[in-house]
Amino acid sequence: AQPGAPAPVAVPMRELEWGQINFIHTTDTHGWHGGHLQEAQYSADWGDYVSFTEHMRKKADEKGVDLLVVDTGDRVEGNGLYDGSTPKGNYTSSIFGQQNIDILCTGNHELYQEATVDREHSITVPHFKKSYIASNLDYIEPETGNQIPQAQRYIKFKTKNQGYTIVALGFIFDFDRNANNSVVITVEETMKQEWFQSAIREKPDLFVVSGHVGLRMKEFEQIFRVIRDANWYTPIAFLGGHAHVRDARRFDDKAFAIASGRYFETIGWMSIDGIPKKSEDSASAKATVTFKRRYIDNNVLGLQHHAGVSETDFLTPRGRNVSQMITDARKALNLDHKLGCSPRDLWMTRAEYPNDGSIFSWLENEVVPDAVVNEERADTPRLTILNTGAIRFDIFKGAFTKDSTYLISPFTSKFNYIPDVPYDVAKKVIQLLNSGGPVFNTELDPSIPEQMAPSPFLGKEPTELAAHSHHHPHFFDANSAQQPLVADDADDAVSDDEPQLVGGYTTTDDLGDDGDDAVHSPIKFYNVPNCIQSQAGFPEAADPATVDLVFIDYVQPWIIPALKFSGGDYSTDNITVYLNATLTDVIAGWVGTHWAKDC
Ligand SMILES: O=c1ccn([C@@H]2O[C@H](COP(=O)(O)O)[C@@H](O)[C@H]2O)c(=O)[nH]1
Repeated sequence: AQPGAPAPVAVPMRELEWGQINFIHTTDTHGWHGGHLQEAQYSADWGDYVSFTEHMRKKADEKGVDLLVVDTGDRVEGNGLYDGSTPKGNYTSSIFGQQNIDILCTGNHELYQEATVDREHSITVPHFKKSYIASNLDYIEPETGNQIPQAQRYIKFKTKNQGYTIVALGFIFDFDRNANNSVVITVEETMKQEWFQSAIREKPDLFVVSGHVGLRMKEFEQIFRVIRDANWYTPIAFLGGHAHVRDARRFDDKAFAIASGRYFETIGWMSIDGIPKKSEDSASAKATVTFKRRYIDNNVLGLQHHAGVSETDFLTPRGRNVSQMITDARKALNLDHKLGCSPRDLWMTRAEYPNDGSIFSWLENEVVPDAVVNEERADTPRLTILNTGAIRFDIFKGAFTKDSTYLISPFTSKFNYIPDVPYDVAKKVIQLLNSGGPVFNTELDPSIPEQMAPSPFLGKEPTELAAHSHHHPHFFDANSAQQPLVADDADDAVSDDEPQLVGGYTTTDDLGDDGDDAVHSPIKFYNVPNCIQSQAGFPEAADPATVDLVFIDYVQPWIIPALKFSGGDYSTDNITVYLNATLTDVIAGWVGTHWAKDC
């Protein structure tokens, strides 16, 4: 753990169940490789994780079983350790690269920016030459314009201790907001390609499908069906991500999937037993394959427990060195530099919106009206729209640091506007963006972040939008199967004869409700809309005739169609820059001016 991180407390634990092939899985770490410095339960850093996997590999060798370490993408964007450097990722690439990873693939956040795609291609892919898989992702070489696979399409290997043959694939969901130097081939198209058809006929003992794909998204279902059609009895292990949830899905009795949360809060564990060897067993149809899973809270106490080593033996030289690399990077980036002190906790989904405790109410009422201002248009009434997905994390009462600004909102989007829009037209845009109602009232899959926001155009999509209908502002689902961990509420106390529980993930998945390693008390969650809107500079006497319609540029694809629906005929020619600052800059500036410096 990093210096200053709070010490975890011992909680009731569920053990890991080992099988013949075991997986340790991370996903959607979003640069949190230094761990959570304000949450004890997630305070282990990437160095601790390196130590942990070294112990676990040794344990696997002692047991004569196999262990594979997997990462399924979105390693970038969302933490000062990644976003605070120039270029972004200057430190995290080498920190991440210290882990010995057997299988890894790309997430959508590795693809939003050209520079990120380039760095992935020139640093991470060659570093993990044997284990990086890009089944449906190409790279456009800047020098030649040639379209080449971002990495190998699949790998085939034998496991170290038992010699099982594995064919592993690495997908990204059908993402289409990727930078121009990358090409995402849809999963459906990919599966028609010759190499894929050969790969699924390799007759391995186990298929491993890694993917930056939510377990309930269509892509894993498609892949499962095609592999299963060609291999009736071969076990298939899916390791997914993207949805930021702990989840396990059963496809059939020989095919299971695990997703391991977000932000390096969770280390996923999946084990498979009863895998028949093709070379030895012709009756594989009869084999009973069992899958187990566990969601490990990422703190040193829990990792020591599962590794079965004492506190003094836990840190390996390599792990200790990685923790030091992180400490040095955090120092060089000045991430602990305090900008101000938050007077209270501000929650994304733990508080109702609108409400005093909601980060969105704070932005809407305090930050945006004050800080998203074009000085030349300051006297013109304005409506400013933000997607709630632009906010990534809560703010805790106390020190708000340089690091916090990136945890809250790391993106490079700036603010655009359309001047002098009739108020009667402009005011309807937010209603349209939020008109879908609760996610469960839609036909969209609630586990897909891009689809969590129901279409604002419900059933009446303009044709140009229909093709991009999953590009809606991020919507956080309050009824999600599992919930981010935060400190326990006083009124959650359990009876005297039961151990005191800490508030946190209480996951229910296809295997039941016993997946979390730490037994937690549950936490309540609330829905938030797709977008929020701030009003500023309005006259007191009456509504203005026209307003500036300001919006964060990430939501631009929906603005013109929404205006059309509202009776305004605009095109992208009417859009210009309003403020050349990111939301990160805006929040940092506001905090520096408005919050006390001592806490
Ligand atoms: O520039 C950006 C990029 C993304 N977002 C929001 O993030 C989600 C996707 O993040 P995941 O971690 O992959 O879920 C996207 O739906 C947007 O809500 C953004 O606001 N700006």
